[in-house]
Amino acid sequence: MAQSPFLRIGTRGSALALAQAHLVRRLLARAHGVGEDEIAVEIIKTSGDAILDRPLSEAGGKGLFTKEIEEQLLDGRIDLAVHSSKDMPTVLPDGLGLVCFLEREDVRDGFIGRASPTLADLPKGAVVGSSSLRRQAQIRRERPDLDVVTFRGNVQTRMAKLNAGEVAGTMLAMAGLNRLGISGEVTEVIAAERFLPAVGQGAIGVETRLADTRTRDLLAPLDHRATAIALAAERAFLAVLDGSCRTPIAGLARIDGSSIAFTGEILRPDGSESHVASRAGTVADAEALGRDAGAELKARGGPGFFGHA
Ligand SMILES: NCc1[nH]cc(CCC(=O)O)c1CC(=O)O
Repeated sequence: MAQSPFLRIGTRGSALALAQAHLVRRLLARAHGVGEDEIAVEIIKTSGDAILDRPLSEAGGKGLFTKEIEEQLLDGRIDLAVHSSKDMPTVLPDGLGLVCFLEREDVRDGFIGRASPTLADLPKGAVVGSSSLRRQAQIRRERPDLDVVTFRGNVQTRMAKLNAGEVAGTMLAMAGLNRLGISGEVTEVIAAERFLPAVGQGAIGVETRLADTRTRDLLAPLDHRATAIALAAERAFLAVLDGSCRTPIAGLARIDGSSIAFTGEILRPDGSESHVASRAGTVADAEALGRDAGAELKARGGPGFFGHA
């Protein structure tokens, strides 16, 4: 490595985070004709990585995976941070922003079943592990008889628990499994209409200092417009519903040329009740569509739904 690298990327240290950071490094090196060894990848341990024994919603929420990385961005130790957009809070520290989204991977969830290949065919009362409140609620909606348990840890840890027989099945994002080269483990790909994905699922987002025009310009060739527009709608939706991180929330925008179709959903954690709002329009209205759908669901769910009552 040259004494002063061309760019410094910050990332968490999980296999998935590293795969994502290495992808961004490869694309940047190719776009700018520099060697990959001129782009440093710094692994940064976050508080979220240390909490493995309880749901993150209890430990303080999404910001736990970004705090230490953002501190390094703000004081200039790194130039950019590579994230799963799904894990990003809607409000970022002053001076930082998600300025680039890579073309989205598969947005769907995949079921990995041991007791049966499909969720519908699991034996009554089978134990299913999931880390996400959204998936837990969506699983319970379809199969209220199952024993859905909270399943923390990174993708590898969860696969190990599955292989050890702790659970009969689990649900993971196809995007992450694809990036890790292990989507062959999936026994059922779940349509996005059946399990509406998390906001941002499948999209890698790059965060920088907003004033750092050099890094922003270097990232520009990597930015995928349709993904960025979809994320603007989805994150605007989430922002309206935020402050309620214990509520299962799903949202997905699809772009087709200059058209956008957004669907958002809120669920009760036990899956007994859910509300869906959809909006369609043109890409110029992406954020407004997301906000509008969020406002509708906020009104329909009422305070009881969001755990503030
Ligand atoms: N919260 C963990 C997380 N963050 C992003 C992904 C997968 C990749 C993606 O959705 O972009 C995962 C694992 C999972 O949900 O299976």
